[in-house]
Amino acid sequence: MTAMISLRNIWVEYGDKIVLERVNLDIAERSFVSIVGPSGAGKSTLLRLLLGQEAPSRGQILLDGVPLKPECGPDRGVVFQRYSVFPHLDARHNVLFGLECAAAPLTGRLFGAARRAALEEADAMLAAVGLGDNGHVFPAQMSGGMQQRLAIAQALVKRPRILLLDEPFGALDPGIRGDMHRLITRLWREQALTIAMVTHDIEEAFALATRVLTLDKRRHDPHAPHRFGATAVYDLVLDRRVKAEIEAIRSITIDENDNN
Ligand SMILES: Nc1ncnc2c1ncn2[C@@H]1O[C@H](COP(=O)(O)OP(=O)(O)OP(=O)(O)O)[C@@H](O)[C@H]1O
Repeated sequence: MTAMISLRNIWVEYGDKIVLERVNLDIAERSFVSIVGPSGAGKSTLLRLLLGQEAPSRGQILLDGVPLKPECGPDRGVVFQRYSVFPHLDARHNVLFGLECAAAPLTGRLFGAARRAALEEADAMLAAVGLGDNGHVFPAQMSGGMQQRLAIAQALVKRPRILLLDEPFGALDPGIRGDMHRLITRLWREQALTIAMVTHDIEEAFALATRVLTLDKRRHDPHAPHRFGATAVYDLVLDRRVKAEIEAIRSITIDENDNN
């Protein structure tokens, strides 16, 4: 496997509190990695490292073999569980804003033909996430699922190679989650994305990903819980055969439950 992203002996410490220790990880291009683990294990911290929002205390992160810049570049997009979109902008201008900031970082505005081209791109992105008819709708007038579609459009319009998802579907109803799973799977394939997604939903982690990574502490000191950090304790690659086996076990379990 040629790694797109490599984490080499990553540590994250805040004062004497160790959050992550000895994290070594290679992530292949176009993979879909789910990150699971107990609350406080450092899952969001790991995403912030990949985003460039935070630097490790020790170790090195490489992107295409080159040290990752300590800032969020256009090659990385992110979607959080909530509050990713701007409430004072309609859907179209929420998506346009990302393009304007990338093209005109000082003014945040595009004019003339450049603005018209950016609006066309924004409309195409809204259509791709199923919000083609909602360009003039404001976030407050949208359901949770629609807001997350908008957040995804906002992240993807800048054509990132890497999409980071921090519990993106955690606040949604189960039915809408299913729709969002289909959407993100389609966009991952169509746009050749590499995705890292934090989730608390194990079923979601296995259903969507090509690899499931579990972060947890290997060592515990009950008298000083901050003394040891979490690391990747399980790392399961889900090829087609493993996915088929999981699906077979799930269908047996569902049948058994139906018969009881
Ligand atoms: N700036 C900071 N200063 C001190 N501690 C921090 C800081 N940021 C995060 N932490 C701590 O790092 C640990 C990991 O936090 P993180 O949010 O990454 O965990 P998580 O696995 O995503 O948790 P959850 O599943 O509850 O969202 C927590 O104990 C948190 O309090």
